[in-house]
Amino acid sequence: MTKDNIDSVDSAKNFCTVSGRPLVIGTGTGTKWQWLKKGRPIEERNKPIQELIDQLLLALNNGYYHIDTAEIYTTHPEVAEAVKQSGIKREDLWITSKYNPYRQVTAAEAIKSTLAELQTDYLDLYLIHAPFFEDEASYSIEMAWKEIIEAKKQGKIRYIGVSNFSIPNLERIFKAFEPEFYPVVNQIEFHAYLQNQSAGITDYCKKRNILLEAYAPLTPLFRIQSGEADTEGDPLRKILPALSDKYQKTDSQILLRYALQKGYLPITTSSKVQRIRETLAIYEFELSADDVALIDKQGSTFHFRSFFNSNFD
Ligand SMILES: NC(=O)C1=CN([C@@H]2O[C@H](COP(=O)(O)OP(=O)(O)OC[C@H]3O[C@@H](n4cnc5c(N)ncnc54)[C@H](OP(=O)(O)O)[C@@H]3O)[C@@H](O)[C@H]2O)C=CC1
Ligand SMILES: O=C1Nc2ccccc2C1=O
Repeated sequence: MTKDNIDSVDSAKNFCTVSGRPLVIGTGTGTKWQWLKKGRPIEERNKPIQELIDQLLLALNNGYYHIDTAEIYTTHPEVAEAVKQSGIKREDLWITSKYNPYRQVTAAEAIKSTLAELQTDYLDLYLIHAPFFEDEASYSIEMAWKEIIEAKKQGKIRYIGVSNFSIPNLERIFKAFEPEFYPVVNQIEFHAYLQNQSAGITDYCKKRNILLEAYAPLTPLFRIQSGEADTEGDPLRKILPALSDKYQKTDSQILLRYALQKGYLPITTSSKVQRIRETLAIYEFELSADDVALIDKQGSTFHFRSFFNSNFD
C-alpha cells in the first residue's frame, strides 16, 4: 500500500490517522459473529469465540490495522484478546466501536463498559450505531451526542461519528452543537445496488467533509444477509468477469476498489487469508473513470438493501 495510491482516492481523508498513517480499509466483527452469538444459549454468550479471535489475528498479522466493532455485536472480548495476542501496540491500531441506543443504557455508561471490555483507555472512533431508537427510548440523539462529546473531551474517544444517519438526522446535530463537535464519519450501507442509503446522503456527507464508511460492500456478490445467495442473474454479474479480466483482480477487489473510488472507506471481513490479502491490495490499482461509471450505471438498474429495510424503504 503506498501513500500515493491512498492520496489519489477521494475517500482517504487524512484527518483520521493511526500513528501518522491514513485510515484504511477496516475488518468487521459484526453480522456473522453477532448472529452466531445470538444463537447461543444465554450462559455461553459471554464466552469469546475462538474462531473470531483467529480471524482477527489473521487480519492483523497480514496488515490490517483498522478494526470495526460495536456494543451490539458483543465482540469486544474477542477484539481485546486478538489485540493482546497480536503484540501490536495500541497506538498502531484504529479501533471503532458503536453505541447501542436500544439497550436503554446511556452513552456515558456504554462508553465505560466498552472501554473495559476492549481493555483500552480510548477508542479511535465512536459512533451512534443508528438513529432509529427514539421511538423506543426516552433518550434522544442530542442527549447521546452530548455525552459522547463529554467522553471526547475527557480523552476517551479520539473521533466521534454516526452510522445509518440520513441528512435530517445529521442536521439535528449540526443545529444543536458547535462545529468542533460535528460528526466526522457516517458509516452506512454502500454498494452498487445501494448507492445512497438515504436520499442524497453520499453527496451531502462529501460536501460536509464527513468521511463515508461503507459496510456490506460485497453485497452484489452474495446477498448472504437475506439468504438469497444466488446472484447469478444480477446485473453486475454481467460486467464483473470482464472487469476482473481487464484489471487482473478478483470480483471482490473490483467492488471494494469501486467503493473506495466512490469516496467510501470499506469495512469488510473474511476468515480466509487469501481474501484478507486481496482486500488490502485494493490500494495497488485504480479503476478508470469510465469503469466506475459503468458500475454505477449497471448497479443502478437493480435495488437491493441488506440492512435496516423497515427503517428506510
Ligand atoms: N453500522 C452498521 O449498521 C453495520 C456495520 N457493519 C460492519 O461492516 C462489517 C462488514 O459487513 P458484512 O455484512 O460482514 O459484509 P461484507 O460485504 O464485508 O461481507 C462479508 C462476508 O463476505 C464473505 N467474503 C469476503 N470476501 C469474499 C469473496 N471474495 N468471495 C465471497 N465471499 C467473500 C466473508 O466470508 P468468508 O469468511 O468466507 O470470506 C464474509 O462472510 C461488519 O462485520 C460490521 O463490522 C455491517 C452491517 C451493518
Ligand atoms: O454488522 C452488523 N450487522 C447487523 C445486522 C443488523 C443490524 C445491525 C448490524 C450491524 O451493525
